[in-house]
Amino acid sequence: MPCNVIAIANQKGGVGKTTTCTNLGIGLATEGMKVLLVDCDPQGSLTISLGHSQPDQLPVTLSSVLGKTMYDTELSPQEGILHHSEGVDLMPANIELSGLEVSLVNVMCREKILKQYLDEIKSGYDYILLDCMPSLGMLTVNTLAAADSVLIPVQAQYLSAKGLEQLLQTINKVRNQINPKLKIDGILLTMVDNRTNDAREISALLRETYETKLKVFNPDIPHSVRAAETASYGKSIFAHDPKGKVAEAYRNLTKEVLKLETQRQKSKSDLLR
Ligand SMILES: Nc1ncnc2c1ncn2[C@@H]1O[C@H](COP(=O)(O)OP(=O)(O)OP(=O)(O)O)[C@@H](O)[C@H]1O
Ligand SMILES: [Mg+2]
Repeated sequence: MPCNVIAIANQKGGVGKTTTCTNLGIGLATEGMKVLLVDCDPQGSLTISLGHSQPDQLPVTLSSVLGKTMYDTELSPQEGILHHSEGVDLMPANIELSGLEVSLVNVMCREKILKQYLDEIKSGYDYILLDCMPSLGMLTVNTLAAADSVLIPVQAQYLSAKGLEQLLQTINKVRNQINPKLKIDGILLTMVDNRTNDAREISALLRETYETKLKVFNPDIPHSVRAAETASYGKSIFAHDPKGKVAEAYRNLTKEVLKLETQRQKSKSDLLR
């Protein structure tokens, strides 16, 4: 199977990107996939939520390997990659990544530095998930340029729809100018509190609005304090609350994502027939 690179993106903050990256990544690893999670956010939330509470003290992070890629310095393939006990690899990040984003501005092929780096290491993986930062700046453009597809977590709120339009426009621009094969896997509604009428209405409305043009994953990810706790334990929801509804939802999302790949392989082989 070729490596699938999925960017988990939404420029709106706090919508569940990092939580989805952790749990989908560990879900895929549990299904036997070789998975690398890449922290593409200078906040280092993914790094912290996988148990490295002080990312600033890590000797090698995404900014160091991208820096080497930018200046054509020799890089050993596994440099800086950490391993998590639940079966995924992690390329960590810390605040130094924001300095690197600034220096990207003056570099040739600045939108493709992350892609160049991933091309060096992707043969060892079935899935690489990119945890994006909440902005549409140069680092996020790099993730979209490097990705095969984008998965968009959206918190079920009235205000979400407008930001989503902006993100879709950016994806289109990247498609037209840098990465014509970039696909959208779909929208994932997160933190849905089905106990309130409001949330149920909003989630139905978002589904109606977007289902005509995009896949909206089924089921939604429910709201649960157990999910919010996982980051501070450095574990996935499968380890923290395996029987809960959020674990169940992320298990289903994992199956949906695996199904997407099977469908793509099938339509490719149908085309070749
Ligand atoms: N299903 C859920 N139920 C309750 N809380 C959740 C759920 N998913 C995530 N959270 C919490 O919501 C907050 C935001 O989630 P997360 O960090 O995954 O979002 P993000 O989009 O990565 O944020 P940022 O834009 O800052 O990177 C976190 O405190 C997280 O623990
Ligand atoms: Mg995050």
